[in-house]
Parts: sequence; C-alpha cells; structure tokens
Amino acid sequence: MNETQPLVLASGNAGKLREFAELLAPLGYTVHPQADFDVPEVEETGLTFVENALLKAREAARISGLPALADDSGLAVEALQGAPGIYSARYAGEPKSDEANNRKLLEALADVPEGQRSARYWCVLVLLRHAEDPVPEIVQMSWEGEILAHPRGAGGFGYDPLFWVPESGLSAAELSAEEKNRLSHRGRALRQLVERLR
Ligand SMILES: O=c1nc[nH]c2c1ncn2[C@H]1C[C@H](O)[C@@H](COP(=O)(O)OP(=O)(O)OP(=O)(O)O)O1
Ligand SMILES: [Mg+2]
Repeated sequence: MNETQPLVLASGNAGKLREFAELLAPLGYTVHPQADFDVPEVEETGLTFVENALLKAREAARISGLPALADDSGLAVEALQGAPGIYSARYAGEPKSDEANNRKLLEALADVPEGQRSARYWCVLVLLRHAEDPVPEIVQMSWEGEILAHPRGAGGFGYDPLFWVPESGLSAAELSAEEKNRLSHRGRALRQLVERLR
C-alpha cells in the first residue's frame, strides 16, 4: 500500500484513535476514524482478539469502502488466569467504563500480593485492504507489566493507571505519549504492520 492511501480506523475508542493518529501521522498515512463514515459499533462475538479485530475491520471496510485497520486489545492478568482478556472493555459490564473496570480489577486482586501481580497487554491488529480481503495482515503483540495496588498517573486510557511498566519505573499512565507509543503493545504492533506494507 502506498503512503498516500487513506485508511479507516475501525475503532470507537478515543484513546486508541489518539495513539494511532500519533503513530501514523509521521508515516504519512491519512487516517479517518470510522465515525466519519457512521460505522456502528459491531458486536464483538469472537473468542479471540483476532476474530474480534476481523469483525471490526470488515464492517468498517464494507461501509467506508477504504482499507480498514482494527485493533482488538486487552489486559491478561496471570493471577486471574488471563482475565479480563478479550472481555477487558466490558469487564465491569455495560455501559463500558474504564473507571468501573479498574475498580473491579483492584477488587479481584485485593488478596494478591506484590510479586504475584504479573500481567500483559495484548494488541492484535488486522488490516483488510477491502471488506472481502481473503489475506488480511495480522500482528499480535504483548507488553509485560504488573498490576499496581493503587492507580497512578493521568495519561493514556483504560487500565493504564494500574499498569506498572518495570522497564520505566512508571505506570503506563505516567509515561509521556511518545514513551508509551515507543514501548507499548500497540506501538510495536503498528510498526511491525507498517514494515510489512512497505
Ligand atoms: O494501551 C492500553 N492502555 C490501557 N488500556 C488498554 C490499552 N489497550 C487496550 N486496553 C484496554 C481498554 C479496553 O478495556 C480494552 C480494549 O477493548 P477493545 O474492544 O479492543 O476496544 P474498545 O471496545 O474500547 O474500542 P473498539 O473496540 O471500538 O476499538 O483493553
Ligand atoms: Mg470493543
């Protein structure tokens, strides 16, 4: 794909859209949020991140007529056998709320001591060149961390105030936008995807 080709971002998440805009702007892509084409939120009925990302990308490509990039992501906590995982966005039920999700996570880990609170973010990116693309580009990337006992920081989105980044000595919400994009599951997945398109 050449760099002047427009791309629809198959997400309604403002935090993701901001990060993708930051990551893709210097690479020359023209990105349009799916809201510009009135793409509705699709039901995430898959049992894997990749299935859900495919559902989102296909719907956005179908309605917009553009190549579509979707991100299905989430937090997998070892002490919770990988929960909330693909259910991360709706962990505390509907309507989706980062604050309620974070509160529920802290409650679930209330009795889990420091040292046993390992977790990883997953980001699965799917790029469909068109709605019926039979050969999607797929990248799956993780980011290792630990779940804090109390929220720290005001940046990022989602579970970032509870996600401790050992390599930085900060929570993900305390990282600058540039630093999070450099280290994160999403930043590294996107750079790998873009490499493949070159
Ligand atoms: O870097 C991150 N920093 C903090 N939290 C994160 C991150 N990456 C994923 N997450 C959490 C947010 C949400 O609870 C779930 C994604 O759920 P996911 O369905 O992929 O996104 P969503 O429903 O918010 O928007 P959409 O599906 O329209 O892209 O994982
Ligand atoms: Mg979602």
